[in-house]
Amino acid sequence: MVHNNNNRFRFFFHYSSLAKLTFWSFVFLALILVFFFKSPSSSSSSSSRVMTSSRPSMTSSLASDLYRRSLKTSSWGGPTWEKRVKSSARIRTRNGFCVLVTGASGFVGTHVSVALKRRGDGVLGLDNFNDYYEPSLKRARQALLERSGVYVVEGDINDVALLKKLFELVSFSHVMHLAAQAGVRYAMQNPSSYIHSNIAGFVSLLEICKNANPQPAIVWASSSSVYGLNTKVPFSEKDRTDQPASLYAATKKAGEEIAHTYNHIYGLSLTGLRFFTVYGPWGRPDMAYFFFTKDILKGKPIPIFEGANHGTVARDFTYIDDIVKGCLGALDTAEKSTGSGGKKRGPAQLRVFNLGNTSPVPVSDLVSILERLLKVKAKRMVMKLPRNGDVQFTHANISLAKREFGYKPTTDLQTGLKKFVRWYVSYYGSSKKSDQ
Ligand SMILES: O=C(O)[C@H]1O[C@H](OP(=O)(O)OP(=O)(O)OC[C@H]2O[C@@H](n3ccc(=O)[nH]c3=O)[C@H](O)[C@@H]2O)[C@H](O)[C@@H](O)[C@H]1O
Repeated sequence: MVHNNNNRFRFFFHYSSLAKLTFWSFVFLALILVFFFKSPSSSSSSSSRVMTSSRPSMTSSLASDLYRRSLKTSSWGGPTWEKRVKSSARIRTRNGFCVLVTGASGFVGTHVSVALKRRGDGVLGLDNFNDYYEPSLKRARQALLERSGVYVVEGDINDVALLKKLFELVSFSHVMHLAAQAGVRYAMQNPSSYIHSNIAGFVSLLEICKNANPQPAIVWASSSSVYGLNTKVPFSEKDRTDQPASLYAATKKAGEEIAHTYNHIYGLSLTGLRFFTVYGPWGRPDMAYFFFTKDILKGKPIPIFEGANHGTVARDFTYIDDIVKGCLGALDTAEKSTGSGGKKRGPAQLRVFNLGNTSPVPVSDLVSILERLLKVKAKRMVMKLPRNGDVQFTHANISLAKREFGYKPTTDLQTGLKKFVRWYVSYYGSSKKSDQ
């Protein structure tokens, strides 16, 4: 009897704890569901995101909301999406690469993606379509990429869940990392966006790459601005880069040091490219040559900077097609990463190259060329070079890139701007009426 009672007691006790456990499991599950549906989704720079297959982390979502301005709703995940991702990344030539291009709907990203796709590489784009400059231009570039067979995933490089998913779906041999917060002067208005994209975003991408198996080789966009207050010209990769003149420059310099760390610890193959004031069709509206064109056509005055004692301000303007050749050359000569799954197995390649034009042109000459091409006289407003990040002069020594992968720019500013103006007029239609 006692035995029986004990059994009943045990059974009852067991039954009641099971019921309690089930009850609390339901409560817990319900709480998770409430949290999921009530929380602001997205860890991309999009303000909201419809998730269909996996969730991004809350922390990155909050971070992106803090650092980015409003963006459109976007979605990722699901069987159709996965199919598009895989199809875009499929290699269509022998010994072709499989490349993830971040910032694919950006200026350089679009041109590089099209060039890679054209030669048969598998290319998958990633872009957060933020509104630093007109998102409609990024959408137009995206349409161009679609026509070339490149699918651009909408998402941010800080979105760990998304990056993980992409690396699960595709075994990337290379990453062309071009996503960044650009612009030297805007850094004074929105410093956090530089930290978010150029530092946190870069680290987030490197973390995924280091854990990938195989690890991809990474080529990424540094900047001529790392030379900062360096006065020795032309700028050589051996020159000092410890005096950045803007937060933008400082974040790019930080990127170079971060690259060193990931190369050293995890065996990631990393190549940084120091771009020198890249211009051309489909360019960035925040850059001087672009908004000078717009304002000259509108009859608006354009601010032309000059140094102390009327010193010339000049840039080593580099045409986009030359930059694309440099990017492909860097990808083609990038050695494999040596680690896998987060472990280093041996030393890996670590490089940095100047990609410039080697012939600086004064900004006032840039304006004269535009006047001739547009057949409109500019309203010049000469003013002192502001102390907000600008440097007076840039000039690239490109012998290292020449030696390593035959980099040889062939487009002078006059020729390049002619192509830009032709594109500008065709894109904006009757440009004098354009409100862009
Ligand atoms: O090589 C880089 O690493 C950087 O290149 C580019 O920076 P910058 O070389 O400063 O280009 P950009 O703003 O077009 O000014 C061009 C010239 O016009 C002068 N300038 C500018 C504005 C103005 O109102 N007046 C003027 O005279 C100005 O003083 C300068 O001399 C990219 O934007 C940057 O993201 C980064 O990639």
